[in-house]
Amino acid sequence: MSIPIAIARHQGMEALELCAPDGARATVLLHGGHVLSWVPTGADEQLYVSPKTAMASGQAIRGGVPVIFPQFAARGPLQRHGFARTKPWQLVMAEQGEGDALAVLRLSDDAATRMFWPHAFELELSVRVAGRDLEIELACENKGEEMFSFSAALHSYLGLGALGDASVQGLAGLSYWDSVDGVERSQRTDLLLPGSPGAQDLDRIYYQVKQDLTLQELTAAGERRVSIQQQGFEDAVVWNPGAAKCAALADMPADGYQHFLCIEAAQVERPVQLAPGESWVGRQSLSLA
Ligand SMILES: O=P(O)(O)OC[C@H]1O[C@@H](O)[C@H](O)[C@@H](O)[C@@H]1O
Repeated sequence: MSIPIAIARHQGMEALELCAPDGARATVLLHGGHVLSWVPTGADEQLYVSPKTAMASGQAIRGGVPVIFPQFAARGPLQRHGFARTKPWQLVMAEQGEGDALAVLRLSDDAATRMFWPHAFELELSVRVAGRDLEIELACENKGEEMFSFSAALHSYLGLGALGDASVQGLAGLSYWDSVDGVERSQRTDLLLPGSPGAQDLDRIYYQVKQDLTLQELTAAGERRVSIQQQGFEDAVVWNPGAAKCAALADMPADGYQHFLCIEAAQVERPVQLAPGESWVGRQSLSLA
């Protein structure tokens, strides 16, 4: 039997507090279709949210999982990372099932989106939490009469005790665009150490990511491993602003960069082309070992 979940309030915003029967929890805001919190069964919070983030309509939230659509970063004429993360989404359904909790949200074009991006679209975001897993799925349908293309990402901010204790596994052999110095490179080592001594900001778009990635962190309690799988999305973005760029972010404390690494499922290098009536689906699945 499933139990409906009603819209609640979280830090003044409309939110869905998903809670699976096994205790796994996630908070999803209608603002931006934004996953703000993920607490697996028997574990602590896994996502970072900046204590200085804006929490207001029309503004981007620094942390959690922003939905990036239809433009990635400044790669186009729209506002950075597109408009989906700052729009109010509609609730389609939310319920606690027998073994999970699920929410489905929708965002469609309106007069404001058509002013900047003249296309009829429907986005659907599904967030499912159960046990040690969080699955986020983004679907886009072309509801208009002309072809359009878009980029998208699930911009997950994975929380960390200290950046220097973290590493990412699974990137060996991949080509990437280094957005810091604007060069294409290839990853030789399997282990990426984002906080190694002397490390600056890290901002990379890895292409054609088919393998699973693992975020590993050495903690006082031992080792934490979060596996990151993606489907539909071809690229993965790894981002940390480092000390200098973090200091320039008004919505982050000076040491904020120490406490997260973004590992984003993304479609950047080859934007999705959708003919009228066609759909695309991308998914990021996070699993705490
Ligand atoms: O500050 P924003 O718009 O949320 O973007 C944060 C970062 O998002 C990442 O996805 C980009 O690769 C970075 O270049 C960018 O700085």
